[in-house]
Amino acid sequence: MTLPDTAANPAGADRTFQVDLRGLVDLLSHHLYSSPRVYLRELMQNAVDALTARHGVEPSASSGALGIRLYADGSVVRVEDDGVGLTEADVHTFLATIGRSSKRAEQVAEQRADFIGQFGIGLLSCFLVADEIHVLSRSARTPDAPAVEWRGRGDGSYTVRTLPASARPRPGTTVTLTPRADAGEWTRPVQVHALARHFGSLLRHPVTFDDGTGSTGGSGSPGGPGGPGVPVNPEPAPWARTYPTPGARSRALAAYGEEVFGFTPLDTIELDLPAVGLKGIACVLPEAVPAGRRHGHRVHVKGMLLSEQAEEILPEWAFFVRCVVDAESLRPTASRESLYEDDTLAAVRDALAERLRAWIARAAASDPDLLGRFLQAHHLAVKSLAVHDDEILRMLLPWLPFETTDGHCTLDEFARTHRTVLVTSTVEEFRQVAAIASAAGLGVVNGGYTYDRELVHRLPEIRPEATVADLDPATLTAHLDPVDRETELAAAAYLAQARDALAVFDCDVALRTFQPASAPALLVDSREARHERTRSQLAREQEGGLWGDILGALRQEAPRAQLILNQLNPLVRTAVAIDEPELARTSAEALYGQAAMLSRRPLRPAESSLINRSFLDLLAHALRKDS
Ligand SMILES: Nc1ncnc2c1ncn2[C@@H]1O[C@H](COP(=O)(O)OP(=O)(O)OP(=O)(O)O)[C@@H](O)[C@H]1O
Repeated sequence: MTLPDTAANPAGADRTFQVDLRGLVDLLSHHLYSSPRVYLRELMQNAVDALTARHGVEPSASSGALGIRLYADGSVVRVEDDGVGLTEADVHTFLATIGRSSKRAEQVAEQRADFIGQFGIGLLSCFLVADEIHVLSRSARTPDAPAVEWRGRGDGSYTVRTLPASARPRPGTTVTLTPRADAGEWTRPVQVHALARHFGSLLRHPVTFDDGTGSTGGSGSPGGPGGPGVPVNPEPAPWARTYPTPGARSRALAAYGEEVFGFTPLDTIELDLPAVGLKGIACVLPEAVPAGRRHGHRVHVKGMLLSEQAEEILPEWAFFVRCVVDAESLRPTASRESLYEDDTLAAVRDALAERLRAWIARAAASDPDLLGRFLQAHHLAVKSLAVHDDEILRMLLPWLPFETTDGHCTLDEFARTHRTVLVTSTVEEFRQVAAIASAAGLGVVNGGYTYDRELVHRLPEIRPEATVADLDPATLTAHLDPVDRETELAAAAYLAQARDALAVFDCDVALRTFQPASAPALLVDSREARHERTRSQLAREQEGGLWGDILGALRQEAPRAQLILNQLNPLVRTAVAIDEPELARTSAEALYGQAAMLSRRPLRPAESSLINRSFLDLLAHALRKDS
């Protein structure tokens, strides 16, 4: 904006920025605050800060003697405090100057961390619900100063006048708003009462609410810290109360967690971290949450609720808890709904992480029942944590459940019965080999799920006597019993025909004995080997072309699949004795097809048509024989 050159504004003279207050309020309401309801939080926060400042002036005043009184009768909303108050000069300097805050002033530098506010804009949020802010104040710092009245309007204008001391006999400040018609939703008495409880239930000064009807009156004495009205924060925070027994304490904390979050915590962890000035609880979620989903935590600063969705106070891996905390020294951002990423926040995060680790360690060491329930709900979260956190790995790896050839069991149990723990790299490989490997006495863990293979391979770090190896087709085949020489010789012709029939699938054929005898054949194959074969096949098909050259250059020695026929199976014993070449081929194809289907991997088109063809051929053969 350029002002015309006048006598009062000669060309080149310094000018002062003009502020369009309506534009500023619009900016705050749409971009800073989540809802107009925050006006009450800002007023209560100013009252709390004023009480803190008054304690600085009168350290001997007991915090129970000074309080905050809220009043809402449908036509006005009033917030009155017994705080430090303002002189006329303060009003000009702080109330009427946007962006200036008494809480940043030099004289209170050492006290700065005691205040919640610091930006000098919070009061503007009142314009979200009212066109005028009326402040009546009397300073505790300058007791003989008169009372001062300030009226600030949304158009940017304001008036100040002093009033006789009798207009406000005691130090403190009263802010009165006359809500706009469109702001009824946030200023109705029931709503103001609900918001006061929401934001102020953990405040340490007495706060009361009065709706002017007398129905909320009764508990406080007029003129006392509470005044007429109902207490908003009748009791201290649950962790600040005393209980007859430790059991009663933990039940009360769990009940509070349930009331706040709406679920029954699997366990409630008390947080008392004096080094970072934080108290509260962490509620362990009773059910699994998707890995990586972060939950918002409720953060109070000096008792005032600032955020219900703060994510940043805990490290990412701690997504199995939700916390309510009251911190002394965390610094809210201007919107109050998130926290400054500073050293204090980092220290809080570290201290909370340490506390959660200690809880896990205690459960692992001395409460197997709790640990069992925790891992049942959160083993995936813990696995993701253990991958990156050596200490958690050391504490929890032995207790984590895995799918194994002995069923679902902990790695520790499994390693006790299997000195060598074999691990597959895919679920599909595990499905292929589980039954046969277990019958052959091999211990195999399904390493196909996220983190599992990596974690199993780290078992020797904490159980040095255990050996872990990847299970590949060759290892399995080596563990299956060979057949005697005579049987091998008798089956040689059939095996040769079978190899020939299955050469298109790059599949070798072998004869072994293994349990269960009901399984005629086992197809051992790995995904990498299959990809390698597909690449080789494409290279062959594209021979000479650009793609053929590229794929050919990438080609490695393609590992072959292996069809292992089971000599213990009656069907296989009959098949290897077939002397009719066509039927021998068809039976080998059918055995391959059946083993491929049992492996539960997706079939290639050539395999599907092979299964189809071999079935029809066998059917035709059977029918011919019968006719
Ligand atoms: N209830 C009160 N008692 C005494 N002084 C007050 C009161 N409310 C506001 N003030 C004065 O007005 C100033 C501006 O208040 P405002 O709420 O706009 O900002 P702030 O609280 O300083 O910072 P923030 O923007 O972070 O809230 C305060 O710094 C304080 O000096």
